[in-house]
Amino acid sequence: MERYQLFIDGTWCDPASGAWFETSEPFSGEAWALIPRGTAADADRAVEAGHRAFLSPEWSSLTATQRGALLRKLAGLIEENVDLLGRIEQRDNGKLMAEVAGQVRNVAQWFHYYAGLADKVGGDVVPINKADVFNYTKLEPLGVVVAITPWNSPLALTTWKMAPALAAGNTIVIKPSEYTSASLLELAKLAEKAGFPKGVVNVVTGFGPEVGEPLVRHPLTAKVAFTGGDIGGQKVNEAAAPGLKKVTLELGGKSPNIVFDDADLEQAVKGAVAGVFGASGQTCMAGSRLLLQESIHDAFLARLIEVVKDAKIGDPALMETQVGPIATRAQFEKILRMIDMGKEDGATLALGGHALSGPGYGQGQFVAPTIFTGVRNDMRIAQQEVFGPVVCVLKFKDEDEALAIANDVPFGLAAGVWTKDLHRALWCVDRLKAGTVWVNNYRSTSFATPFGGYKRSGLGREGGVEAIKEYLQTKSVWITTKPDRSNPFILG
Ligand SMILES: NC(=O)C1=CN([C@@H]2O[C@H](COP(=O)(O)OP(=O)(O)OC[C@H]3O[C@@H](n4cnc5c(N)ncnc54)[C@H](O)[C@@H]3O)[C@@H](O)[C@H]2O)C=CC1
Ligand SMILES: CN(C=O)/C=C(\CC(=O)O)C(=O)O
Repeated sequence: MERYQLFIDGTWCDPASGAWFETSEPFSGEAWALIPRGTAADADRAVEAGHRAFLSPEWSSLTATQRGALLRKLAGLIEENVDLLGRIEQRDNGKLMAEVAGQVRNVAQWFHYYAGLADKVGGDVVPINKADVFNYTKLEPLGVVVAITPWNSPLALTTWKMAPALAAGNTIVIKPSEYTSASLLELAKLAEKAGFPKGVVNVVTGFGPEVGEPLVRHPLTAKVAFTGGDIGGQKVNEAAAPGLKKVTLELGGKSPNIVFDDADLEQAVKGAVAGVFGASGQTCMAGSRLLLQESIHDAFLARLIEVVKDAKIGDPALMETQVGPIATRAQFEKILRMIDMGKEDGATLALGGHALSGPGYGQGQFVAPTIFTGVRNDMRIAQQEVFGPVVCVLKFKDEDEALAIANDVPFGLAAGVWTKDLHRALWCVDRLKAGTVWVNNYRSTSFATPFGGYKRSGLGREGGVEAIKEYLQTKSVWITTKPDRSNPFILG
């Protein structure tokens, strides 16, 4: 079985604990690699290495253009290794091969984008309201960034942090999910090959409380970028607070996907499927509340059930599979518990609602695509994130009621609106309390535009120019252009 090592200060090393844990395939249940069980001692070494590298001339004296060139080299290496990275990631988290391959190619695009942005984001000359002074601002990196990432899209969600952090001139310590560490250790091999100076990129694996929290608390950690559940995010935020560390949090959602009666219904059905059954619903932006206008409710639901009941469910490595397994045993059990909760609260099961096992289902870590109807928005199944292939269908009369239901959750990550009426679409866009709104599409993301949450869905943004600024701080510089002869005891 493959036995991985930690990557700290440009060196592959064993964890201080001398312990490893198994990582296994969600589909078959087979353990396939050993992951180092990092501890606080490893966290200390990694952050200290990141700090030394941040101050070292090998990194700090590179121009932004030279940093961009390194990122571009890494992007090229990722492109050459799409198959390897995709196979490893797919094996570890059980996502569909059909989706992972595209996602890894996209990871390379993110590095290309931030490589280009490295030398294009800068300060300003300020038209200052004082005589005989030249004032300008410059943007400077923060220091060591700790990236704590989840299991649903490990390479992508780490890249969303790593690419802007490095482009801005920071160094990074990556703590991948304990369930899906292998692809990030493979990515570190490519960063090493690309020629990043030692200590600029570090990967420390292990469990949240054992190594994640010490990384967050370390006094030399300048910023924490986290994607995961809202509970984990809150803990990370609390651990970062005493050190007044900057924090970016990309957390969960309970996103509404709103279908009006004038929508292209066939497209909207596809959007509803993509929203909550793509990736088996294991995505922060899942359209897990499907809001249907009452006049189309029954017909839409019938068509949705028709499409979903024929989904090809099974081995995620096969290109024709449409719904794969649940990535972790804990998540599988959580989804089944939440389905029971929906039933207890009085929602009606229109499809699914159970686990799938037997031939074609590997170790049986599958949840049948599940549709709840008759859902009230105050039910737990409509308020809490499931992170699985479970959709709640809610009925509404008009725009006002749709918007009231849509916004009545603690989250605000994303929303979908399906209508041919431009006014109606824009009316909704302006009123939805969400960081992303898709009109007549769902689950699109890009390196070029910001992504992040309102309310309990997070802090800060990933993607676009906005994201690189999350990894920079502003310095205001004052230069006298004429010697000052006035009274020095009085503020000028
Ligand atoms: N927004 C998103 O993309 C994701 C949301 N989730 C949601 O979160 C729920 C729980 O899933 P988990 O796998 O337990 O996610 P989690 O939020 O606990 O894990 C995410 C990362 O945080 C780390 N972590 C956990 N506790 C930590 C702590 N105290 N200090 C530092 N790092 C810590 C984990 O090791 C992992 O690397 C899911 O049921 C789902 O609802 C899960 C994965 C991704
Ligand atoms: C943003 N995200 C959070 O879980 C999910 C993603 C990443 C992506 O768009 O690449 C996903 O659904 O795969």
